[in-house]
Amino acid sequence: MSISSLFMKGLDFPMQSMSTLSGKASDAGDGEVARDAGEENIFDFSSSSIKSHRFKTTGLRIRPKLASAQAVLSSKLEQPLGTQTSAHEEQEDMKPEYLERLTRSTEEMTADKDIEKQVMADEALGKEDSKNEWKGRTELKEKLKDRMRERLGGCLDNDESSEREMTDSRRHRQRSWVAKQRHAHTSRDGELYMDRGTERDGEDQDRGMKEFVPHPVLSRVLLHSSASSSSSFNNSSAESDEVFSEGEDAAARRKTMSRCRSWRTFLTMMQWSKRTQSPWIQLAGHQGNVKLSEGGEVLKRFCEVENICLQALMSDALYQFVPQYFGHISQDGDRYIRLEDLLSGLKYPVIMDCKMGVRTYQEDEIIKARSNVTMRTDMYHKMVKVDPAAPTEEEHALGGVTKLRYMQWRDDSSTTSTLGFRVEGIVMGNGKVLRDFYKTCTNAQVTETLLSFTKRQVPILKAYKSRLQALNETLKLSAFFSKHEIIGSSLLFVHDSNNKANIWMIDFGKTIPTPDNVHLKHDVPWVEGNREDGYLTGLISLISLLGEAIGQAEEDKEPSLSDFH
Ligand SMILES: O=P(O)(O)O[C@H]1[C@H](O)[C@@H](OP(=O)(O)O)[C@H](OP(=O)(O)O)[C@@H](OP(=O)(O)O)[C@H]1O
Ligand SMILES: Nc1ncnc2c1ncn2[C@@H]1O[C@H](COP(=O)(O)OP(=O)(O)O)[C@@H](O)[C@H]1O
Repeated sequence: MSISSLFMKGLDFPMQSMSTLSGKASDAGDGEVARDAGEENIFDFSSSSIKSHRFKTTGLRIRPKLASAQAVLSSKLEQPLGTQTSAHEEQEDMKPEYLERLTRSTEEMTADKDIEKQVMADEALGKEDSKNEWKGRTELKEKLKDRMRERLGGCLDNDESSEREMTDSRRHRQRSWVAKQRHAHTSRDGELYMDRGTERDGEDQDRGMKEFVPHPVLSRVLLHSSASSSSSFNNSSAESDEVFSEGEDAAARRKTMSRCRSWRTFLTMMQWSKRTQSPWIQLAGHQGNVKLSEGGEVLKRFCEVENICLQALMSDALYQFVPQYFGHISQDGDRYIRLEDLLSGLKYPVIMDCKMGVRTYQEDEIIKARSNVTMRTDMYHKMVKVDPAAPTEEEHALGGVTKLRYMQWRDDSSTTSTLGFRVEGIVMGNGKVLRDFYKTCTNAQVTETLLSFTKRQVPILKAYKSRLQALNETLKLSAFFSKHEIIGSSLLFVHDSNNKANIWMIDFGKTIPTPDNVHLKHDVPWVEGNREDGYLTGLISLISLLGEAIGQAEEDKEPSLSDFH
């Protein structure tokens, strides 16, 4: 699959500069929002944290992300599936076992209470069986909580109060959701609206929200975000500050927020409403492949191969490196894979897509090319645009190249064949899209790209390096990695103006299981037939070049003689 779209979140970008990464460069203006990252290292992607499968201090899932991700997760946990989509959307199966477990968790909580009572009664009678059942359930609950903590990047870590808050909030949300359902109705266009009567149900709770209710998107968001109501306002300031506009005065913000039933509801509403109403442009690649849903999920055009991979990844050691997969959906006659939005909660995100591996085509492509020589004029033109001398005389005469020829040329003329990865595109914090990396071929050029992408911010460079080292460790434990040939997959680097950074594995459309007799090493040269993908080759190169970039950025920071004059 091509790196077709990189879309930005509406909340954080000027509308005109929202863009997708992949495709022709946009005409974004200047005036990039550049901020120096603080020196403190807020990231911890060390292998020890990976081994424990927890990211206690990662800066990755910043708190607004918690609100958003929690709401998304909660809506999966507690709302009947059919209500998560508009009427014309058809919810399809969500096969992974863990998702089923998550949806069961609310019932389990109620059941837990009953068992708890039973245990107490039985204890008096000295019965052991129900004690054991209770213990088993408690362990299961702990496991589920751990999983949620991990998915939320440690946002819940070491925070008993937020755990309690979440449990209380779940109960509250469930009650509140049931109440709201009685009053929600669906309009002809499939949008959910709230009856004014609903407000009477929980007058105090909803008073602050009335002004937002009439908006169709917001009312839908509100319905979802009853999911996130109970937390205390005190915890919120750090988070809220991140989503309000810079110029807005703090007292006014708090006043606005205190009018709301809860800061989290408000936060979610703001994020989702702004994002869902914002346009995003897919510049090239597979047009229409990726889009944002109204609920804040990423919808990617359905691909069976990718769907199977994502399902498998959800129960693999690598799951913490891939977006959460929510199953798939049919919408307006098209099928989409539902994914967590990796940009959610990031402020002025800066994004880089690196396509991994020493080749970007499957071996099948070679076989196809032998039997069916289809000339692609579009690929010929793309080739000529970059290098008019690249096509052979014959190709010039035909005005076309085969897909294999084009893909091989792309791999050989970039760093794919040599370093095992290539930079496909970058979106800077102001929405400016950079895609012209065709001539980025040497180590020095890639290092320079990493430096400008991060604006030479050492903490960000270090966070990226640490995350990749953690990925490297995790790949060794991954059953998925040992059994798959990973072609055309990308690492999505994201950081923002709040010093948050992370890297995710995306795009598994050309990732296929290896035959039983093939055991890939992922770091040896590819020759036709050995199926090697060079994924680790690329990862090691990236780690090493990030190290080089860190060295250079630190050198730049060392005081020179002129600083003392
Ligand atoms: O990136 P540019 O140079 O534009 O070339 C693209 C990428 O190689 C795509 O691979 P990927 O998806 O791995 O990025 C490939 O898609 P597929 O190989 O997935 O089909 C496209 O083939 P076509 O979709 O046939 O045009 C090809 O045009
Ligand atoms: N879960 C996600 N969250 C945020 N952005 C995403 C997500 N998945 C994909 N994207 C964006 O969409 C672009 C294309 O995604 P990808 O999966 O590579 O699609 P394709 O198969 O069309 O190349 C990526 O470069 C990335 O910017």
